[in-house]
Amino acid sequence: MSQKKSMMNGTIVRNAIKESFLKLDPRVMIRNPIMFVVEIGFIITLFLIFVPGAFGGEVPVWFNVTVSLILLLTILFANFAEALAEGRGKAQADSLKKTKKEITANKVVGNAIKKVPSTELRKGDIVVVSQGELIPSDGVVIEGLASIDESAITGESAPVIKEAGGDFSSVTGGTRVVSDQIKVRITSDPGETFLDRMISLVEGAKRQKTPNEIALNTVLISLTLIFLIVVVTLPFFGQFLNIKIEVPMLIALLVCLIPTTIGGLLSAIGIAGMDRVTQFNVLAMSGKAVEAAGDINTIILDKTGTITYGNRMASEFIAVGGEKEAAVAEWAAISSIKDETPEGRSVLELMTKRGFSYHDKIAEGGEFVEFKAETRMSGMNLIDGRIVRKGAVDAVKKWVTAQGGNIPSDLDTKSDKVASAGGTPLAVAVDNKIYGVIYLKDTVKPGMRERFEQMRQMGIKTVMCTGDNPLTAATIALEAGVDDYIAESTPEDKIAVIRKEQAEGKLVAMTGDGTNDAPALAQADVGIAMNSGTVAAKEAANMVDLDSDPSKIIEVVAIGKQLLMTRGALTTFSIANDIAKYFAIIPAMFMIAIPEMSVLNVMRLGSPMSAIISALIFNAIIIPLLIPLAMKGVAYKPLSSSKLLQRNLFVYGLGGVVIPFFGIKLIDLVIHLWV
Ligand SMILES: Nc1ncnc2c1ncn2[C@@H]1O[C@H](COP(=O)(O)OP(=O)(O)OP(=O)(O)O)[C@@H](O)[C@H]1O
Ligand SMILES: [K+]
Ligand SMILES: [Mg+2]
Repeated sequence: MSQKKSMMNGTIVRNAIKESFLKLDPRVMIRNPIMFVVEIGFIITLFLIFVPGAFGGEVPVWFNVTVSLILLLTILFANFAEALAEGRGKAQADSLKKTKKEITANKVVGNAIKKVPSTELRKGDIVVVSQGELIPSDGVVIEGLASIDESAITGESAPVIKEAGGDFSSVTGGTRVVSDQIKVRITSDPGETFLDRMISLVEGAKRQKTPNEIALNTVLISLTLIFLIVVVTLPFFGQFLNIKIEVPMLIALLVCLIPTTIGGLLSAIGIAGMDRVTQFNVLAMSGKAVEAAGDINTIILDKTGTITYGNRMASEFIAVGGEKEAAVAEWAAISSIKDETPEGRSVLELMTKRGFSYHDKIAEGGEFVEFKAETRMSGMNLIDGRIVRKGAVDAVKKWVTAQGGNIPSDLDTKSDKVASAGGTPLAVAVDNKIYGVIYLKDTVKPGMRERFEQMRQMGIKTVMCTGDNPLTAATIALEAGVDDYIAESTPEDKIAVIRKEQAEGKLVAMTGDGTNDAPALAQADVGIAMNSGTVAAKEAANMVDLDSDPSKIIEVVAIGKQLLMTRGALTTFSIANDIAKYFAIIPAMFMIAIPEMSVLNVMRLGSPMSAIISALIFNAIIIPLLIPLAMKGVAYKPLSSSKLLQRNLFVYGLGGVVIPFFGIKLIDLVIHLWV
């Protein structure tokens, strides 16, 4: 998105400060029960400032003033963390809303074109968009080809080509046609467009707590309840021992013991995690999808366009069975006359480049048979009855054999040679005769091997699923370094692989862009559709990559893992903090009544009052100190989940025990000058 850089500017901070006070409203606070308990503590100490003897206590007024102020700050800090995390999304939503102004659309009504506001467009309407105009709503190109500036949505200024048919036909409302003219069939009703969904997503309007977050919250609330019961029963034990325990002391103890650090940062961690994905130009439809990405065991990738560049270009015509190269070129071209796929167009280009041609009357009136992943062939049914096909070698072989044809003896050696080089061989046939092979060249993207190595270190298995033949698949799989591959796979095979992994209790991620990927994208736990892809793919997936870079799935998994790790690390830290606070507060509370208890004052804190105030101050300021970590996420290394867990438990657990001892001691040294 275009606002990447200015995300932490003054406006966001100022708004967050304002929001921190607005969120003090108890009706808002109650959604975060831990901080709500702190708020009640604040209200009680505030009341005690004015009615000091209310509970029969003898605490000096300044102590009540100090405690209530620190409690207020504790709540404000937690609110600030959440507001800050929300702020980035809101700023982004505001700038997206500017993109979403009303556009005048050229709607096709019968034979005429009528100007209507974009808000009146419904699913199924047809509009014409010309050079310089904005596309009024989401849709599919049904006629023509245009280059489109999608920077309003993707922040990427290089225009992309959209054209009728195939996997690059979907257009997004709010983007601009920079050249040519297209006819578009609208696919969204008002309020349900991609831009609408994007705005409500970044605004957090649809943000729901994820199952993980709910589970953690339940644990934290239970802990809070337990501490509440302990603290409430303390005065009775006190009475028994003839010790009077003051109410503000109990409140201070309670607030220190309940997990306020994680309670204050939990929602910020979740929002910031989703935000990191968004900053990365990936739209996650839910926080759950981002978390699931962090737990992924298996990633299914397709070969063409994900692992390889995917601009498979015809680079050679290879004759078989004693045929001429010219004949291969001619029939290959005839089968491709109406084939709008990049492969099909490249066949015609190669034919021209090589100086071959075909009889232009031959295809007249013929019926085009488009490429399908199921048949793995495309071609023409000529008016004279001849049937021309090109396609995957095994598919064409089967087709020819079924008609009683013979397979030329040199077909396999020649097509295997192409496949062993990582290329895709397409056989060309007319009726029961195979003429030769088209060599489609493709290249593995640089750096894939390192990425897959990282995945392996994270304990993630990578499986390449391709419609291509086993030999090409094996060559590319070896070159790219994936763990496993499945060749000649149909869309059903992809779903079957996903289901099989899921049945073993694994979480599966996959990327895809075609309509034939849609069912598998829906079946996967994390499905990332390419923004360049079809509407069906985008609707089935739970994430959309605006940059249409399928290999980004690797970073999305890393961000998901980082989110889970950050939450775990800060929870560990928060709970480990309690130990130091026990040592600070418990002796202090009893020392007031029984001076002999001072042997328990291992931290040698100045006075009982300064001990309690120091612990409370530490408890409050640790929240803003950890905001940067909550927002940025803990440092991330590609390790397996269990190794990471061990490492984090050690670092944040030990840190959580040790740091507050120093922190509280330091604060006490300073404030003991007054207290
Ligand atoms: N336009 C086309 N006409 C005829 N055959 C094609 C065409 N495009 C691809 N094929 C053949 O069909 C096979 C399957 O294509 P498909 O697009 O399903 O898979 P793929 O692109 O090879 O693999 P991936 O799943 O990695 O994208 C290809 O390997 C190729 O042999
Ligand atoms: K606490
Ligand atoms: Mg493909």
